[in-house]
Amino acid sequence: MVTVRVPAKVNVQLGVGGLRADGFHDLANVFFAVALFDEVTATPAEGVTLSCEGPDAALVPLDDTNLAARAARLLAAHHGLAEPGVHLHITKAIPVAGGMAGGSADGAAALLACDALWGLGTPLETLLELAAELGSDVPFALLGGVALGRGRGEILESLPVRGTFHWVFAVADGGLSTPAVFRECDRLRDEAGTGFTEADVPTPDADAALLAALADGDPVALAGALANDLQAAALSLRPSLADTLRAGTEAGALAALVSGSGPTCAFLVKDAEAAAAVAAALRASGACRAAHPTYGPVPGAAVRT
Ligand SMILES: C[C@](O)(CO)[C@H](O)COP(=O)(O)OP(=O)(O)OC[C@H]1O[C@@H](n2ccc(N)nc2=O)[C@H](O)[C@@H]1O
Ligand SMILES: Nc1ncnc2c1ncn2[C@@H]1O[C@H](COP(=O)(O)OP(=O)(O)OP(=O)(O)O)[C@@H](O)[C@H]1O
Repeated sequence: MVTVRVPAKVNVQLGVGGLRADGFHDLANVFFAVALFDEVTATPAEGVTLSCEGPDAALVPLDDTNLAARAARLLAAHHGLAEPGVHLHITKAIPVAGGMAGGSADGAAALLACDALWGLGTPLETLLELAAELGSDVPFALLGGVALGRGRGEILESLPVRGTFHWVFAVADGGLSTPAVFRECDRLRDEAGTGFTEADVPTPDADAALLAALADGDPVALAGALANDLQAAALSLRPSLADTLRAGTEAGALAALVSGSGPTCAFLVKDAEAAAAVAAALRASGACRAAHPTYGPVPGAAVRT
């Protein structure tokens, strides 16, 4: 039996370029791994089977579309294993369809767990390539820490970061579909007359002030540099998120932004005490389903010993 623990992410910068011919967008995507973890436990079995526990378990598909099952089959195929055998049990704490890469995390965790269970010893470089086949957010879940993702987010470069930053995540009722949020971003840009294809939208770049704030461990500077080009689209599809963002700011957060494609909202705070206070205020406001104080960066997917 092998258990892998894997973190959620927030995007501290999500610069979105134009729509590419392949349906993806070029990104300047600064991923930041936070201490909100799923666990994937792999045990020997016949075929690939799944189970899931946690508050959102009913929302997780237990068929071949699950990213953990897809990861197991992809790894097996890569090694020419004709009949992969594994049961994957997911202990889910990352919100489902919440913009925190929960499914991607499980895909990354399953790659590592199956690799260990089957004794394959696949090099990290190969696991990262397989992860990119599963989805744009999956490679980062293997890496963790803070990293700049280029291309569709899969070409990663780890970034220097000092110390620990404190966060609160406000979980919404109901998820948002990532492709729908990207489509809404394109629609809003088109409506604004700025265009939305690669020909119209410049390729985004990482913000120097943001990178410096991370390297300096300066939460106030990071608060001033947080940016998410998908936020307007998430708010357009879910206008009530404006109330959630406001509730956290009024409670004393340094900054508020939508996490990735949403609808989870992320609040950067100055320390652990502020995180507890902002989380309590968010719960009391009724502007979210749950509020989790946490911190980061934390390492990527790893086998629990
Ligand atoms: C919003 C983010 O979470 C930020 O980290 C990611 O960009 C989304 O990554 P993901 O969920 O792993 O997405 P994928 O499974 O690779 O792609 C799902 C869909 O999202 C859209 N998509 C995704 C990534 C990207 N760079 N451009 C896109 O337009 C596409 O419609 C794609 O078909
Ligand atoms: N292991 C999994 N856990 C959760 N959802 C999964 C999983 N595998 C597949 N899915 C499907 O993927 C959809 C998106 O779920 P996920 O939790 O990954 O969204 P997300 O966190 O918004 O993604 P991202 O931040 O990477 O865009 C779910 O609605 C579900 O149908």
